[in-house]
Amino acid sequence: MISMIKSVIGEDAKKLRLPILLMFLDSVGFMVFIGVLYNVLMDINNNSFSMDKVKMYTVILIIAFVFRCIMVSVGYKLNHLRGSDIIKDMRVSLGDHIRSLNLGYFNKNSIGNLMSILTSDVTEFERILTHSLGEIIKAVVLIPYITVISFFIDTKIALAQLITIVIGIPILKISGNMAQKFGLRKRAVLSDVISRIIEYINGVKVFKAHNQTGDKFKRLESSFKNFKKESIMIELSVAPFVLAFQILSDFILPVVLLVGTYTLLGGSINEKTLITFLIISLSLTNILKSLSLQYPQYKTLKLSAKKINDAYAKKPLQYSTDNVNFKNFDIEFKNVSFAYEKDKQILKGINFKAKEGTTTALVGPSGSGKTTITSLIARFWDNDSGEIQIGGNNITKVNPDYLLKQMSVVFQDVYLLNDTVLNNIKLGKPDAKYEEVVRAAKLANCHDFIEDFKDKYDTMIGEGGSTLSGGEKQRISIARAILKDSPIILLDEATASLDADNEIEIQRSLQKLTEGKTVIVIAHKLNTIVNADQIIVLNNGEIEEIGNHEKLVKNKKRYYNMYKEQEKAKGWAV
Ligand SMILES: Nc1ncnc2c1ncn2[C@@H]1O[C@H](COP(=O)(O)OP(=O)(O)OP(=O)(O)O)[C@@H](O)[C@H]1O
Repeated sequence: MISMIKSVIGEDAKKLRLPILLMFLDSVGFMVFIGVLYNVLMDINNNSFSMDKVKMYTVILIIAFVFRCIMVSVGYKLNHLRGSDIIKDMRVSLGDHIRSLNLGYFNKNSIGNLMSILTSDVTEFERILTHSLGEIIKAVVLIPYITVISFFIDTKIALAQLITIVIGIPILKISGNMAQKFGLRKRAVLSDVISRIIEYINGVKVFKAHNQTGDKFKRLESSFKNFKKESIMIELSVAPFVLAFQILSDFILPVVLLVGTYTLLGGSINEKTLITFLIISLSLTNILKSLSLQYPQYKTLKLSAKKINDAYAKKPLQYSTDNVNFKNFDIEFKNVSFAYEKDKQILKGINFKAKEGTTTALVGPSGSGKTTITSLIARFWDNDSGEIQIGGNNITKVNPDYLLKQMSVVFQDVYLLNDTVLNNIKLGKPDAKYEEVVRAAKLANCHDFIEDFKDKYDTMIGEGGSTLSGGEKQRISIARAILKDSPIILLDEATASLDADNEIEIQRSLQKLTEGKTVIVIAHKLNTIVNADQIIVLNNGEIEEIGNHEKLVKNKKRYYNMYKEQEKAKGWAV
């Protein structure tokens, strides 16, 4: 158990040494009680129980009592404090570790699974560390001790006692196996419940629009029902074995009484020894009963430990040097290929160079790989072959934090935090002064609408930006990027769902953002990129055409056709 705890919390396990030692010493104090009791009975038996001995035992018992009080209160308090501290650090380090993984990990693990690791599994661990550890240590120390003492007093009765315990071991093991088996199922269902809740909350607008709140709620409800079923199943499957073990533990006393009486009648022990055994049996029964409750929990802890360890085992983004300063911000793709999943190639041998300070537009049909190209530049994913360079440096060799500092990513789906407007913009530069934020907001054309809010820059934005319009959210995210002022801008142009006024405002904001920067823009409306220095036409993960607007129009291939279609749709002539 200690090695399992160590495998999860590592060096922090050392912090538990002192509380474990104190709890062990408390068990020693408990043994003193039994020892004194035994001696008193022996003295009575030998007619040597004198007033002096009463005094001596009383002093020993008082000392043992005070000692135990100190050990228990300090040990349990330290165990709670240090356990909670370790778990707090573990939550932070696990969160940091997960943050440092590439997006492939998130692709393979549902949000529900990640949430259940960070909440339920870690909490399970916390509960064992802060509540059960002491009980388990007591059982592990006291059961062998009491058994050995029993053998010293009388072999026959001790053997009867031991046999009863040994019969219980398989029952205890089954309770642990059941807890593990159904615990696994319950965890899978819990991940599903969390996923469904997130899906329902995030999608409630869409479900309402399609009149599916009822149907979708049924899906959520059915996962709640499953969870309830699994929770009952785990109780029903574990509880009978725990109960059986507890009943068997209660049998120790009658067994000892029976064997003890026969032994007494045989004359090999006296009444006092029998009474001593009865007291020992009562203590043993209590310890075994407590163990029967802790053991299944310990077994389910193993599942939590495995999930936490699996998450830790995933390697964070690798890099080889912290000493890189990009000399320029040219972005170059050299024969880059990439697949999200094996055997489904998404990018195939991509070659292009985006010179510093220029704008490169990515166009092409849906699914052609435009977003994937920008994701590879930000190392949200790593390319499988070829090389992506910035300023002549392979980006996989560069510290990902440094890399991300050099770029602002403006997505179509803007996510705003449930925080003030000010703090949402400051996300681009956490130490920015108020004036800098206002300046960025003015450049992004959002100052005016922010000033119209009751609390201006201190206005709280609902989670995900739910209290703002699509255009307002876009402009706040552009203000963020302007404030960050990074030399590279990765832009997923989000003009599709905006009205004409908003679109003009956003185009103006984007112009301010992109001036003088190396820009990679995913363009949906071709009239916005006619002035781009370079346009890359992608199809099915390959570059089909590359050049500026005039060149591609002259080519009369895919770009020309796309452009003509879009112009026709607007009623303009090429
Ligand atoms: N996380 C992912 N896991 C697996 N496949 C993915 C993932 N993201 C994208 N894909 C697949 O990769 C291909 C390219 O997707 P990508 O988003 O790069 O296309 P796109 O050109 O940006 O499309 P759109 O214009 O519709 O946004 C698609 O077939 C898509 O289904």
